[in-house]
Amino acid sequence: MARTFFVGGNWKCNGTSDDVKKIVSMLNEAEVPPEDVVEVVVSPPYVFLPLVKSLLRSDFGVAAQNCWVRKGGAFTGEISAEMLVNLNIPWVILGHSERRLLLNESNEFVGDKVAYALSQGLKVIACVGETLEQRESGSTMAVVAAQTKAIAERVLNWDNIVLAYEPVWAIGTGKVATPAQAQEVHTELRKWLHENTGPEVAASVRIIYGGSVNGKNCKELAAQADVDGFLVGGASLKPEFIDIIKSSTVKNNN
Ligand SMILES: O=C(CO)COP(=O)(O)O
Repeated sequence: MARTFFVGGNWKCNGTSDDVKKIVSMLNEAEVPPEDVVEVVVSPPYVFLPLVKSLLRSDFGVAAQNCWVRKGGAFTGEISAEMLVNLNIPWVILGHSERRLLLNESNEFVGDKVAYALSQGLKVIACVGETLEQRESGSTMAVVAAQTKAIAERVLNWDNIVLAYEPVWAIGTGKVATPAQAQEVHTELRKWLHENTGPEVAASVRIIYGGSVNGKNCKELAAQADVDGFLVGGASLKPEFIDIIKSSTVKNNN
């Protein structure tokens, strides 16, 4: 089953409205492969979502970086899935390691968020990934399987989920996983999905890689059979994001 390459730009907690306008102009002017070759989604901070939505080319999608676990209400400082739907924001990133680790979001809490966001009609970029200590102690697969299991236990339909493998040791460190390291975990994750959610889900879910992806290392990573795209942090704020989007054409040469 064809899995359309997916490139997400996670802008994290960066930028001013002027910066946002500059990045959006850069994206709007870029020539990129068509939508059947690559799906592009950018994720600005909440406060800039309406601005980006109003300015961004229509063939690129927009994602929030988080949302509340259940229906909105008396939850000061939170943004609900319903609000994102109300603003026509189709995507949300959930379970990013910066939230798991800095804000103590547990596997179960992330699983609940994914299930609730999907139930409201959002599409979800769900993040999993191990720390350096976990990798060095040989528990990478156990960690990402437990994170994925907490989602699988709460979700029956995976059509609107993109799974992002983001090893924590590679995020913002300049220390990218080698293509072989990425491919190894992606294969294992697909195998896990095959065993636990069935062959159709395993064949169709896009598993994307995140962690120090840049304009130079993207092609070799994109060439890996089970790497279906990227979730890009730092480089998504720069012109090289366009090169990363273009690395999708590596798949079309197969
Ligand atoms: O966390 C990431 C994307 O969600 C990756 O960040 P960097 O690309 O800056 O390493």
